[in-house]
Amino acid sequence: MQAIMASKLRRSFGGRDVLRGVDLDVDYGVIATLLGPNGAGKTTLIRILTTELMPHGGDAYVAGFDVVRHASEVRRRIAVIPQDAKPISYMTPHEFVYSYLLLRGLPRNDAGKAARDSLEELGLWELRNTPIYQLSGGMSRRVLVAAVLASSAEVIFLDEPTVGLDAASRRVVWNSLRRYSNDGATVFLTTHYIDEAEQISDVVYLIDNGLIISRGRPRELVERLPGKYVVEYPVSAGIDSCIRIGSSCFSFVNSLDEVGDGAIRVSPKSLEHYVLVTIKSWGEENEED
Ligand SMILES: Nc1ncnc2c1ncn2[C@@H]1O[C@H](COP(=O)(O)OP(=O)(O)OP(=O)(O)O)[C@@H](O)[C@H]1O
Repeated sequence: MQAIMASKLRRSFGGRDVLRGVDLDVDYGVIATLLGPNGAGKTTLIRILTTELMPHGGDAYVAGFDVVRHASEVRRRIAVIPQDAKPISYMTPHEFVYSYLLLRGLPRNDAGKAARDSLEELGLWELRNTPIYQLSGGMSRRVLVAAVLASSAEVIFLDEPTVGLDAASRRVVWNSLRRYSNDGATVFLTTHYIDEAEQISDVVYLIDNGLIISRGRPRELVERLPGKYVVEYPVSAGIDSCIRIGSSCFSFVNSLDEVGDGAIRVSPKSLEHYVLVTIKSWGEENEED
């Protein structure tokens, strides 16, 4: 049995197709990342898989249960951090995590121990009795992660869990997610940080315009690019300057440092290059958003 399975999943809003037949199969014990440009359908897919939104077609199973016909069975087995979620600000981290676990049905003793372990793991134990409104944005985001990781849910969904976190905090969260998946659970997350996806994912799903367009281990995806290296040309001026990767022209090269007179920079291929080549519109404004 797989942790997440979707077949030909469809959803539209106001007659516009947002998910156009998504196929997905995610194993247990992995960190799976959904990458895609703004408006690609990531949040819509997560909302369907977490039983918050009805699909208009296709099937989806989470932890072996149909998200439509057996939604309450699914809910018992998952934990979710929705996009833009915030913990309740007048609570303390300990109150928030502990009460979240009680509401999930854990006995008091188990909830107390799990809350403590998770707050310690996320580096929040010292701050456990500080009201959340006194914490920084990054700290309160970590409180949410502590809550879902304390849940022992079979599958956890995190919609952009590391937004606004500094580099050290991101690593704390990555380590915790890795520990959680090593224990056999599945972590399914979205992120706009391609370096994050490359570093922590066992498997990456690329979604564009409502369809999964590729899937694989980050290294496997990168290996699909022709050649071994990406050559980056430093350009001195001109808003129209760009580098070519395959047949695509990327103007972000303007932000590169000069390497030197006539010098070129040669770097190993990265997931970012793969994504840029595969999704040509990545980084452009999405008018419909
Ligand atoms: N409730 C809604 N009503 C109408 N349109 C919606 C609704 N929810 C999402 N959409 C539209 O569906 C498309 C996909 O949105 P979604 O939030 O799933 O994208 P996303 O990939 O998560 O984007 P982002 O990276 O910006 O978070 C967008 O064009 C959005 O405007």
